[in-house]
Parts: sequence; C-alpha cells; structure tokens
Amino acid sequence: MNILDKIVADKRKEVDLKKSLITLPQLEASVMMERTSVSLAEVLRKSNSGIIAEHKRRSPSKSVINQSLSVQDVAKGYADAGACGMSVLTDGKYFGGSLDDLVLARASTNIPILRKEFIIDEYQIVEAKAYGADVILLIAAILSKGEIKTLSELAKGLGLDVLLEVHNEEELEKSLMPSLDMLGVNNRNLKSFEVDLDISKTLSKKISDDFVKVSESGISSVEAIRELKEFDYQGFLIGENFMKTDEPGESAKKFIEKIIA
Ligand SMILES: O=C(O)c1ccccc1NCC(=O)[C@H](O)[C@H](O)COP(=O)(O)O
Repeated sequence: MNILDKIVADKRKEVDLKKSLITLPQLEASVMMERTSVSLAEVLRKSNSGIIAEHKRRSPSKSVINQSLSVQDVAKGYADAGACGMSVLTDGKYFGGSLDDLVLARASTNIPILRKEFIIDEYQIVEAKAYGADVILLIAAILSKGEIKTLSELAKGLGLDVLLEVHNEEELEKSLMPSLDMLGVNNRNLKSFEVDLDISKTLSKKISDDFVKVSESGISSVEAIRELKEFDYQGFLIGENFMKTDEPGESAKKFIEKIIA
C-alpha cells in the first residue's frame, strides 16, 4: 500500500470515530458557523506575492520539520509578513497537526485559513467551517468526480472556498467544475514524494482562467515564483521552506519582500 492509500484508510477510521463522538448537529452549533469566510481566491487575484504559508510540523516525506513553535506565533508571523493566506495541516498521525491548531490559528489572524486535510467525507467539511477555516482542500487523487462535485458544492453552500489539487492530466480532466475556486497543481507526487516544478508548468495551459492557479510544494526560491508567474500562477503554497527555520514569519517576510521588490 502506498502512503496516500494508508493515509486515506486511517482517515476513514478517524472520521467514523469522530462522528460517534461529536454529531453533525453539535458541529453545526459552533459560533464559527455564523462567521463570514474570507475568500482566499479573491485575495490571491489582487496580490503581488501570492504566498500561502503553511504550518507543518512534520511530513511523511521529510519526517520532523519543526515541532518547537507555537501555532499562534507562526500564524501572527505569517500575517505580519503579508502572506495572502495560511495553510494549517490538521492531520495528526502523519503531519503532527490537529483541529486545535486550526482553532488557535483562527484566533490569531484574520487572513484566510486553508484547512489542509485529506477530505473524504462531508462531515470533515462541516468540521472545517465549525473550527474556523475559510478554505478546504480536495485532492483529486483520492476522490471520484462525483465525490468532488458533492463535497465542493457542500463547501460552497457553507461559504467556503474550494482548492482542488491535481498532479496529472487525468486528475485535472475529471475535476474541472464550476464549484471550484482554485486549481492547485501539486509538484510533489504523493505516492513517490518526487518533486518537480515542471508539473505546474506543463498542466498550466490546460487550466481555464476561470480558476485561480496555485502551485504547491517544493517551492524554495523567488526565482521559482517568477518562473511560475510566467505560467499564470497566482498562488504559491509553501510549507517546509518557512517551517524549517526558527522564525517562519520572518522567513516568509524576507521572501515576500523579494518577490514584490
Ligand atoms: O509533504 C509531504 O510529505 C506529503 C506527503 C503525502 C501527502 C501530502 C504531503 N504534503 C502535503 C502538501 O501538499 C504540502 O505540505 C504543501 O504543498 C507544502 O509543501 P512544501 O512547501 O514542499 O512543504
């Protein structure tokens, strides 16, 4: 079994357990359900930098990245740096994240927050809204066309933005639909962990301008951002490059200053 299949198998068990502990009506009673979400797609359309900065303690490909920081400090640092949005990994087993991280990040900043999760069930979308997210991620590699439609329409109904992630042409072709706001091209193959920024460049011409294009993973230089902008990317999701430093906010600030200089 590859890592993605393992993550999804564990996620199914986790979601089933959660459903028995916190019911949907209980989630729907959260005050966050009344909050007006901030659209990441809109912020990216107007931005010169396009940076979406990620909170990521560890990962299957890199093991430990940074386990010693407070998510509140990271969130404030990213917002002060001028990041367009923040991505918060909420998976515990493989990334060391949690829904508490989402709550703490939400309490620390008003910039749009992406719940970075392996979403396979409608429950997780209501959960994302109830815990303060503005955006959800859907990964084409783990969902059918019908599931992408159902899940994205539910998210839109709750006022959330939807970032749909693909890694190849086949995933892209089955996924394009009006209920998506952003098309993310993951430069990392989630089965082999190989990273190649050319994947973003190749897939770019197949993505309609109706969607904000986001390039994800393996980005560590301003030169890479400049090149990706030539291929019409308006968003750039960066985790490890900031999180591996002692002050991710400061690293993001210097990076953003160079982009907009
Ligand atoms: O990062 C991993 O090792 C990974 C493995 C399996 C599934 C997902 C994975 N990462 C999620 C992401 O998409 C990245 O955290 C995100 O794009 C940022 O990437 P990076 O800048 O390379 O940290």
